[in-house]
Amino acid sequence: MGAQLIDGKSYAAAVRAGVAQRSAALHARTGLTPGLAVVLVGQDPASEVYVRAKGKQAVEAGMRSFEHRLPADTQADDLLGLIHRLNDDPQVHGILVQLPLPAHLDARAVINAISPAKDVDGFHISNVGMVGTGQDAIVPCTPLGCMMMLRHHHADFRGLTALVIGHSNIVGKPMARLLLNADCTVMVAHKSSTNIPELARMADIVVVAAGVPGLVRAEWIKPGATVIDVGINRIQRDGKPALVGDVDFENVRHVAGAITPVPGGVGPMTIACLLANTLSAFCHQNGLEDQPLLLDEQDPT
Ligand SMILES: NC(=O)C1=CN([C@@H]2O[C@H](COP(=O)(O)OP(=O)(O)OC[C@H]3O[C@@H](n4cnc5c(N)ncnc54)[C@H](OP(=O)(O)O)[C@@H]3O)[C@@H](O)[C@H]2O)C=CC1
Ligand SMILES: Nc1nc(=O)c2c([nH]1)NC[C@@H]1CN(c3ccc(C(=O)N[C@@H](CCC(=O)O)C(=O)O)cc3)C=[N+]21
Ligand SMILES: [Mg+2]
Repeated sequence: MGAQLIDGKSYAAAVRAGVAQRSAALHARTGLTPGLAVVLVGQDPASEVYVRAKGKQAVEAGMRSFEHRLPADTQADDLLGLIHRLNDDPQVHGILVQLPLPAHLDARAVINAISPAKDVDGFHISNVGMVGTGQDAIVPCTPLGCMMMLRHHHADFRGLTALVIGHSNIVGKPMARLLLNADCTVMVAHKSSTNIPELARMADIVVVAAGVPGLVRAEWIKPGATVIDVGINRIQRDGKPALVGDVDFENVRHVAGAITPVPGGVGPMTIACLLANTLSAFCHQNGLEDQPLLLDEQDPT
């Protein structure tokens, strides 16, 4: 018996369609257009791919896309100056600074310079603190996309146990927070954890965001568990470049109850949630009613 495939690609298409529909309706009513600004410092090829995808999908969802490409040696004052201009620009409702930033820039200071209302990544301390205390705020896109997919398979998280592998500020920590806010019993593992296989075997839900190909093995997985693979790794397989996650997919799929593929799982949902966050920020900034986009209402199946 094989795991059910969690088709992030089609869920994401459904979320984007919902965003496009609401964005068009709000434009017809108000004449206003949601705008997303993406800031890329330096020329990381992978970041280029994401930034292009974000811009293209924003436009397809009826939004304006503003791309700011800055040289790798950009000074902090110039970057902060741009952030302040974007904060003050009424055409811009969402600001995303692509991470990682070059080492000479203080990513924390840059993120906290973004107006919390426009912080569509949900990385500003104000949004982090609010989500951490269970208040409504902008939720980071990747964990939000994971939660949307998980909710599809688990009506109620109470009584379930989850293991989150990785505790970065952009994925692991907010993921653990959201699961905890939903009354899931949450374990968080990282490089210093010595008993991950044992913890994993207790988990009904495993979310992995470590950046280690093949880390999660079939023997770790409780039969029927839901496995969410956030990892994005570019490797050589049989002499050819391949994109793989952190899960040994071919073996884990025979044990898990449901599993996300890479590509076509968490990645597309991350960008769809970015657009949903931008629409929501636009609504808040213009006194328009914001409706949460739920996968249950956007079921592509
Ligand atoms: N699909 C998507 O939309 C997104 C995908 N990603 C991908 O997700 C992965 C993680 O990203 P990100 O959180 O930014 O990465 P970071 O490198 O910031 O964090 C990785 C985390 O995993 C932990 N870790 C690393 N190796 C191991 C290991 N062998 N066992 C257990 N824990 C380990 C680290 O522990 P420690 O802190 O102790 O070092 C750290 O907490 C990457 O592959 C990235 O490309 C990221 C963002 C979005
Ligand atoms: N400020 C900031 N916010 C981010 O959200 C952010 C970031 N910085 N830095 C980098 C990571 C990574 N990330 C991904 C988004 C989409 C895919 C995605 O769509 N992946 C496709 C494959 C794309 C491909 O072929 O490369 C998939 O998994 O199917 C992957 C990874 C967002 N991140
Ligand atoms: Mg994100």
